[in-house]
Amino acid sequence: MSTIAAFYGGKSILITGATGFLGKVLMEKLFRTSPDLKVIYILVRPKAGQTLQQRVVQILNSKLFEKAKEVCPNVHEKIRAVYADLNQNDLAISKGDMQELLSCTNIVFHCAATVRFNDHLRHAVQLNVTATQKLLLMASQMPKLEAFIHISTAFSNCNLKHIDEVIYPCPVEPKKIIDSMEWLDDAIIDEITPKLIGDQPNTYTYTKALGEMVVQQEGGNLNVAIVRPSIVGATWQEPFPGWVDNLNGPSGLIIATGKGFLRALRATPMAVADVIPVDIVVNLTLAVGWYTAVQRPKSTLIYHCTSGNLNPCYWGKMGFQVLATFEKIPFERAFRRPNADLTSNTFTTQYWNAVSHWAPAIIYDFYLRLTGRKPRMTKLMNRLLRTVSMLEYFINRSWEWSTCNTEMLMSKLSPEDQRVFNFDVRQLNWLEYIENYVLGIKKYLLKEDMAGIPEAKQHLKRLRNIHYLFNTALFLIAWRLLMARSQMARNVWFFIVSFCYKFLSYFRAPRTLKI
Ligand SMILES: CCCCCCCCCCCCCCCCCCCCCCCCCC(=O)SCCNC(=O)CCNC(=O)[C@H](O)C(C)(C)COP(=O)(O)OP(=O)(O)OC[C@H]1O[C@@H](n2cnc3c(N)ncnc32)[C@H](O)[C@@H]1OP(=O)(O)O
Ligand SMILES: NC(=O)C1=CN([C@@H]2O[C@H](COP(=O)(O)OP(=O)(O)OC[C@H]3O[C@@H](n4cnc5c(N)ncnc54)[C@H](OP(=O)(O)O)[C@@H]3O)[C@@H](O)[C@H]2O)C=CC1
Repeated sequence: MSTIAAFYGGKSILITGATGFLGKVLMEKLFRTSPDLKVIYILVRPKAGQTLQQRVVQILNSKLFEKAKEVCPNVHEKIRAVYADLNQNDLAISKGDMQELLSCTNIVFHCAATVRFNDHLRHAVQLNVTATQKLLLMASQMPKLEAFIHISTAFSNCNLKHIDEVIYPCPVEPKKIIDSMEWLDDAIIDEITPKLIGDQPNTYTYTKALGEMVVQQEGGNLNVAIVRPSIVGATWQEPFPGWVDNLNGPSGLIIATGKGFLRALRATPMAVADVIPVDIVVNLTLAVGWYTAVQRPKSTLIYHCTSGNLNPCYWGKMGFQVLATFEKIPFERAFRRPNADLTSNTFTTQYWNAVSHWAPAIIYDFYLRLTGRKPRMTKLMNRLLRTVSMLEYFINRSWEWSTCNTEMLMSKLSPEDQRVFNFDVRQLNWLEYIENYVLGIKKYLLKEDMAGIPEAKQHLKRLRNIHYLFNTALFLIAWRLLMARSQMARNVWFFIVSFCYKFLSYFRAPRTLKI
């Protein structure tokens, strides 16, 4: 029997961000490995016209939870959705709910965050810093609390090249930032944002760093630990390979490439692609929860959940494998054949943007106009290239994360726990993982049927023929125009023709002779 699984039995667990990518996989694993847990409280807000209950039902009815429901058929009874909005100062939790949470919770997993790189600083501070502070305050009033696990990001200090498992101080105290967000107006915040974030690339990484400082400063008397995952990708093994449900990290760009919209990327092929499967993150997080509660380390331990130092993959290799997978498993109704160039040169990127992105988009929109339809490709391309520019920072650099605490924790696990809560990234086979990732995107994100693969392959063949035809026509038109306007081009043309003629006559002569 797994010690960690047994530890969560009978426990009341509070999860924030349970409706997010990581939160769902965390809940699923808890139900599957500790079906005798008491209850999972999840802080949820209504969204997209759905009530809390509807959101929970939708999550539990998804394919992700099929295995968990076999092991724990009464999952519906074990989940308690609590209305909350972490954007509100009091988190908008009712008094009754608050009482129950405070008196019953044993473990807190704080996953909720805004992960948008370009969020307004006020909003990012509210969610990633102030809400963390409020939750720590709540946690300090929980008599039965055994551990508080905060999910941060390995990129919270991405202004450094080598990152240790420590909290690095931010130049301005989080409390000052929180206070100033309350009275500064949006225009002033916009103006001071670049100065505040300094050498951090965006408001997300900056506020995640502030959030860690808050944990250090205000979680002093609690049993706290921080998990820092790098770029979280689809599941590796559990509950099944390739599960993913949002566009974050590489997923969106893999779709854009597979659909033939994205054909070039400013990326450094030899930079480390520090992707980490979400099930590895979840396994480590649960192991950290157990260790923190049972061992009660004297200081706040930070755990890096990264792949680069133990089993590195590189963007070039990843891109190559993604493209190879599209040969076998193409996406349906592609705009162009998937083929992408990784280049680290800005000039080449601009050239490819003009030729491979803007020109086809403009031509296609022209065709849509001609056929009486609404043009949309240039707008889509605009949004895509904006997104790419936001991600470029992360695909042109490499970082080194030390993983001493994570390795120490692995050594403390029994062989059974190492199997059930496996976070040993050295066992991951990248080629297999990437193939399953692409397949997972096709099935779970794009909801495409596998039976459509032969038709998708036919479509790609048609696109290839159109591509060759188009290029040949373009070449002939350009050549014809050049011939009409330039004596030099005509001379070159006649030289080539006469050279070919002589070359052919040379071969014809011996044959004539033989006869
Ligand atoms: C040698 C041979 C080679 C061969 C070569 C072949 C190569 C080819 C193969 C290529 C594949 C392999 C390479 C992969 C590289 C991956 C890099 C990943 C780096 C990630 C680093 C993460 C590090 C930090 C980790 C963390 O710790 S945090 C977790 C990560 N956090 C995020 O990933 C949030 C991103 N997102 C946003 O930050 C916002 O989304 C925002 C984008 C600002 C827009 O923001 P905005 O303009 O305001 O507008 P939206 O409404 O949001 O979006 C507007 C529209 O763009 C859509 N869209 C949102 N997102 C994405 C997304 N990703 N990708 C695509 N589309 C997206 C959205 O659906 C909407 O489309 P629509 O619905 O309108 O049609
Ligand atoms: N994905 C990644 O690549 C990485 C993620 N991380 C960290 O992992 C954690 C989880 O990320 P991930 O699951 O990918 O992110 P998602 O965007 O998928 O999920 C975010 C979660 O936070 C919730 N949330 C956001 N705003 C509020 C609010 N105002 N009130 C209540 N809940 C709110 C969302 O709820 P709702 O469904 O209502 O929007 C959702 O459940 C984050 O802390 C992130 O920083 C770290 C490294 C990489």
